[in-house]
Amino acid sequence: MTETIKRSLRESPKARWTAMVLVSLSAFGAYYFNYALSPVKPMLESALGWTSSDFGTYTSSYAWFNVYFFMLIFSGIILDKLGIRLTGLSSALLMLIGTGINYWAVVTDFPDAAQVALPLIGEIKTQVLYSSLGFALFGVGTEASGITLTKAIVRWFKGKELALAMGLQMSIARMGTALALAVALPLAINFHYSSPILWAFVLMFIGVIAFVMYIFLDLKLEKSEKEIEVDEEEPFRLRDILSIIKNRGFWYIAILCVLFYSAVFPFLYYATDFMINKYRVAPGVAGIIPSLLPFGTIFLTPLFGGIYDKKGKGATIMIIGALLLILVHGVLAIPFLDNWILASAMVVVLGIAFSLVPSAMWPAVPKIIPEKRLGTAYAVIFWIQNIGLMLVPLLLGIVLDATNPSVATNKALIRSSVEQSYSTLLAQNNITVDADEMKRAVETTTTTVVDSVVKTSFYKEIEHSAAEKEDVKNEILKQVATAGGAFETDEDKSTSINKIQQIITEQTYQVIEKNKLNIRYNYQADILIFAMLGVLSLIFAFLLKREDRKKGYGLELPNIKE
Ligand SMILES: NCCCC[C@H](NC(=O)[C@@H](N)CCCCN)C(=O)O
Repeated sequence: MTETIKRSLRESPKARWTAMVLVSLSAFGAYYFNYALSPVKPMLESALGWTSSDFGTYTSSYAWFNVYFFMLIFSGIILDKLGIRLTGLSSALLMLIGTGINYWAVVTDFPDAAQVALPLIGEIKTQVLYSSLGFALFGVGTEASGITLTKAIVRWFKGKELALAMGLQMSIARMGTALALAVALPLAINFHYSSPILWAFVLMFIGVIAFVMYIFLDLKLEKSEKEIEVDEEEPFRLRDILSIIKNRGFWYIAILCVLFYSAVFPFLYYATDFMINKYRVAPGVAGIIPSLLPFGTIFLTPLFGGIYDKKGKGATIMIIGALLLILVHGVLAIPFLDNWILASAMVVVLGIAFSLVPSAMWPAVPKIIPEKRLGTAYAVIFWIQNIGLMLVPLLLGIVLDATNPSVATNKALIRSSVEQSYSTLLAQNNITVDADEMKRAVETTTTTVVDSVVKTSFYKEIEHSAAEKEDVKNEILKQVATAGGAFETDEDKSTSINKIQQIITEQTYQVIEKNKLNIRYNYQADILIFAMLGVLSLIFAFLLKREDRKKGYGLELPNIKE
């Protein structure tokens, strides 16, 4: 037998890097969709009447099935039993189905008051529920795919450029996040708020095709190893979970993971809205600032991964990352520091932290847990991480509504004033529009009014009683009716509607400004939650380093064996 036949395909750099790129493409689409609706939060509020708690419910639903139905644990078991190929393909398809349900829910017209009662959650808008169910299904697919891809990377890169490969895999995925944050709101403003989801389909479909190509490569790898002695994978056993959870080092990594990631991923869900509300960044470009975070990690995660591969110091890298996390959220929480350049700089530093910790944390797991239990180990870590990804966004939404009690109701007031104003002016001028045109006009006008008040007005907000709010609404209706009286209809219907839109926008803006209506979110309490998560992350990073010193896992040693 010649030397080339005996060599495993993983010895070929070209083959293993191709495998890395192929498996990462499905993560690209998933990470795009994960954040596709986040920058659209202000539009979901003005156009669909969602509150921050609704948005919190939606974003937290990503982890519902993973946490409550232990889907991640099942995925780990399925992965260990069925292997990378079948699990990876099924999870990619599941993501696609979840996205489809989400899209349908967002474009479907549910009556304004349609609600359902859910255990633990309480009353929830029907639309929010269906979107959330789609997102929850997508979450099952994404997480199952996450552990599958991780295992695939370990399979190809163990004893080689493992951290670099994992870093690059995360980079490709996070390009998806960067893309979503940067383009979703401009897409939604220029087309429709559901357009970012449509794009997700295309990207995920490409991911499915790439994964099918990976399957062929994986089959070739298997064939190349037929005659070589390789470590046999053991079947999944329940006692694997027991042996994993008895390991203290494993717990430190898992807790660090949930704390650290809860201070970053949920931040990204709210970051565009935060930039708009605190730093008065124009909505069309506000997503560019948070997109700097994943964008920075695209280069830095593989860089730090490469350093870890060659120089080691994994536990120390995690400590530095946690320290940066505290710095960033600490600065963002200071109320009078409201310059967007400072905010952008902090997001870049957060990107550095978000490159340091994952580049060292994920490759550290195989040093603590034997390879045959890795599928299960990553599944348990992801499950614990998902508890954070479920609770923290929900908590943030609830806290945001609780600390800004009048913002959502004031936005609803604007929406209903705009709607009534349209009815009046259209009737006054004998213009008829269908339900869809009306809905679209109300959504656009409400969004324009809210966005321009948040961006351009500098008044000190006043809290109004319910009766005072009713007066504000009546004032808007009166002003619009007066201004609309002098308006001359045009032959062209759409020109007339544009004129009506202009009148309603101007008059509503003036009344809101005059009455100092509060429609700007103060994110102070939410950002302090992130800072606290940073402090706890630091404590667990230190505990991990101490455990490594005691047990000699080698977290501070390089990955590449000379
Ligand atoms: N080799 C491990 C890669 C993990 C990458 C990690 N992803 C996760 O932690 C997922 N469980 C959560 C994905 C949620 C996407 N918003 C990462 O750093 O992305």
